[in-house]
Amino acid sequence: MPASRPIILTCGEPAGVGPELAPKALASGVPFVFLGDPRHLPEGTDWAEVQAPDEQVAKGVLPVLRHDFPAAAIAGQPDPRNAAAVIDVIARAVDLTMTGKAGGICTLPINKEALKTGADFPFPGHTEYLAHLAGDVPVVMMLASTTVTPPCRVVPVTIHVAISEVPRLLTPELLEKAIRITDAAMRRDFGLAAPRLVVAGLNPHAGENGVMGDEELRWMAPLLAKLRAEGFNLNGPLPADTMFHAPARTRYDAAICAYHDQALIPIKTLDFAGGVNVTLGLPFVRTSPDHGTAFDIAGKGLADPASVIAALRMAHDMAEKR
Ligand SMILES: NC(=O)C1=CN([C@@H]2O[C@H](COP(=O)(O)OP(=O)(O)OC[C@H]3O[C@@H](n4cnc5c(N)ncnc54)[C@H](O)[C@@H]3O)[C@@H](O)[C@H]2O)C=CC1
Ligand SMILES: NCC(=O)COP(=O)(O)O
Repeated sequence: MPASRPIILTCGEPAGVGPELAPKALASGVPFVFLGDPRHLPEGTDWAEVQAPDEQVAKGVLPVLRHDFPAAAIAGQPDPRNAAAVIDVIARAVDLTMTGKAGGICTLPINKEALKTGADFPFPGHTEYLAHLAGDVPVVMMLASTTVTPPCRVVPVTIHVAISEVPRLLTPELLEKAIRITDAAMRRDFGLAAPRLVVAGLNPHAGENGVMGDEELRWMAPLLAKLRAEGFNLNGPLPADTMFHAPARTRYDAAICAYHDQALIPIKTLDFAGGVNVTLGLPFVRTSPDHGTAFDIAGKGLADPASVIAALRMAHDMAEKR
């Protein structure tokens, strides 16, 4: 592994599985530093405080950039007093990265409800908050497999919104933005010279020529035709139920989907352990494991570190490419 600027691993929700995954993530071989409160690490963790991300510690020891929280953590029970500090840690990681002191950010999971309740967090998740911190830049969320062939990479155009809101929020402008950002990121961060994208329809059977909904005929197909004429390698709108099996995945590099579950069910079914969430469009690298805070198993030593390890490796590779 070449020497490079370390990745900042943000602590996320201290009552979730994040902090117990941090020491296990040393197995990634990626240089990283944990940003959080060392009191939240599992008892017996071999850690050392550092003053800057690139300060060296002994092999096998977790480097910790200290960020003191108001309260200790009880597994599975988020403390509202800690909510603001969870948010501050993300902002501090962005600052360290944007000022060149770190190579990128890998975020351990936050609990959206805990941040809303404890600190009135006005964003649905990291993705939107990071876009805001970067200067309100347009971004999209991608989830990418790392252990299945052909790979499964998905982008939900609408993200954390009620399903009843999807038809209203899924607009030609939003879909076009997602296509442009994904195409650019596939070239820049995934090394694909000519990315092949597919777009899922909104309705069953992609509307079946208008008999099951007309979004596909009315505006999706014309938008894709316009973008194809510009040179995008685009197929769709496709019926979502038949575009994720292995032979179908050989025909594209990333799938743009209408809504959260249309995109995330296939990737989490195919590669829950190796799935990585990556924000495309930011001026810095950000990845995350695909899973959440897993309160049901937090503190029990059961959490699988595979997704965090994959996320750190992807952040490292992306940072090297930039
Ligand atoms: N990037 C982020 O910050 C993310 C945050 N979340 C948040 O996490 C919270 C809980 O979300 P859920 O939908 O319950 O999903 P979850 O991923 O936390 O848990 C779903 C199931 O997967 C299991 N699981 C999760 N991670 C695991 C691991 N590393 N090893 C073994 N088993 C694991 C859990 O035990 C649970 O049974 C919510 O507040 C959600 O918004 C969810 C996804 C990503
Ligand atoms: N379901 C994916 C998820 O919740 C990740 O959101 P984010 O915190 O990375 O924006």
